[in-house]
Amino acid sequence: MPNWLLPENIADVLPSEARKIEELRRTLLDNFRLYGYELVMPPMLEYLESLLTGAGRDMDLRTFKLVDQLSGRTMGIRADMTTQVARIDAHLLNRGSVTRLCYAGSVLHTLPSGLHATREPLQIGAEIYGHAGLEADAEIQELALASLALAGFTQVRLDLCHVGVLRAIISDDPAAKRCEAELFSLLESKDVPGLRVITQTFRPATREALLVLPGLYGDAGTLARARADLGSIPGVAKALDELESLIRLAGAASITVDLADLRGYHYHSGVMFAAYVPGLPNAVARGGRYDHVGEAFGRARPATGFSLDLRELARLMPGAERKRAIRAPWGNDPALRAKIADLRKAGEIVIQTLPGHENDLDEFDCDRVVVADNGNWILNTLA
Ligand SMILES: N[C@@H](Cc1c[nH]c[nH+]1)C(=O)O
Repeated sequence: MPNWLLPENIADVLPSEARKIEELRRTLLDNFRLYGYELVMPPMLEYLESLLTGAGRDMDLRTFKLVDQLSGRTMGIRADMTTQVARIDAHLLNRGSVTRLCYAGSVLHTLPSGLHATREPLQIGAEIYGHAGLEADAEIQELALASLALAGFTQVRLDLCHVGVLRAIISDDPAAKRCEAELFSLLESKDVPGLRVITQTFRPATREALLVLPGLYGDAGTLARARADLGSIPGVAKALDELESLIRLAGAASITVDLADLRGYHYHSGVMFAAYVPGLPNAVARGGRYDHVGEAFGRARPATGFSLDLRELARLMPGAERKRAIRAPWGNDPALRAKIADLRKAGEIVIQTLPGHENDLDEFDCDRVVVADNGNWILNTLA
C-alpha cells in the first residue's frame, strides 16, 4: 500500500477547488457580518460529555473518540458545530439579549452520510439565540437562501417540517415514546412497511397518525390535509400554525412541506427546514429551531440556525473562472520590486517567473506582463 493513500472518504483539496471553497467561505462570512452575525471559533475537539450534550444517538455514532493524554478523559472530535456554538452562547457570552453568531470550520464524521460524501465536511453556519418568535426562523431562512444565491443557486426550494408534529402524536403513548429514535429514522426514510411493524404495539390512534405522516408532503396545501388528518391531536394544530405563519413570513421563496423530513441530529425542537437545488436529491443546507440545547448547558435560550457544507456547495457550483494575473520577471532591481509591490497593493496577482521556468504553464490566466522599457517597468498586454 503506498504510504500516501488517504482513508476512504477523506481527500486533499487541490488548488482550483480550494480557491472556490475559500472564496465562498469569505463571501458567506462577509455576508453574515452584514446581517450582524459575530464570528466564533469553537475547538476542534473537546470532552465527550459537553460535545454530545443535547444531541441524539446519531451524533454519538458519528463522533470520533480518543483519550486525552493530559486528563485521561474521553474526548470527541466535533461532528457538528451547532451545539458548540449553543454552548458558547449559554456559557461564555452570557448576554441576555439577542445574540447572532456564525462559524466556519472542519467537522469529522466516523461514517460518511452517503456513498460519495466526505467524512470531513467544512461546515459553515449562522445561529440566532434569545428570540423565540418565528421572525428569527424567517431571518435564518432568508440568510440560508442568500448564502445559496451568493454561491450561484437561485432556484432553491425550501422544504419545511416541524418536529412538534411527531412529538405531539406520540406524547400520550408510552410505547411510542420509547421508540422515538426508531420512529425518526423510519419516517426520514419514509419506510411505511417498517412503520407498520413498529407501530403494532402502539395505541390505534397513534398508529393511524404515524402512518399518515409519510404521505404529508407537497405544496403549502399539505398543511390543510395535515389539519384534516391530525388537527385534533393536542399540539399538532400549534405546530401547523407555526408552519403556516412561517410560509407567510417567507414571502416569495419557493416553499414546500414534508412533515416526515426529520433528518438531523435530533436536537431540533420546532420548525426545521432543508434547502434543495434542482437535480440534486440531497439537501444543500439544513436548519431549524433547537430551544433546549442551551438548557443542557445551564441557560435555556431560544435558538434557531442553519448550516451547510462548503466543500459540497463549492463542488456543485459552476466552474470558477481562472483568475487573471500578471507575469513579472525575477530580479533585484528596486524599481521592479516597487512596481510589483504597487500592483499587489492594488489587488493584482503578480507571479514572478523564476529563472529557467520562462516557458512553464501558469495555473493563473496571465494576461499582462511587466517589462522593462527605457529604464522603466511598465505593463504590457499579453496576446
Ligand atoms: N447543524 C444542523 C443544522 C442546524 C444548524 N442550526 C440549526 N440546525 C445539521 O447539520 O443538521
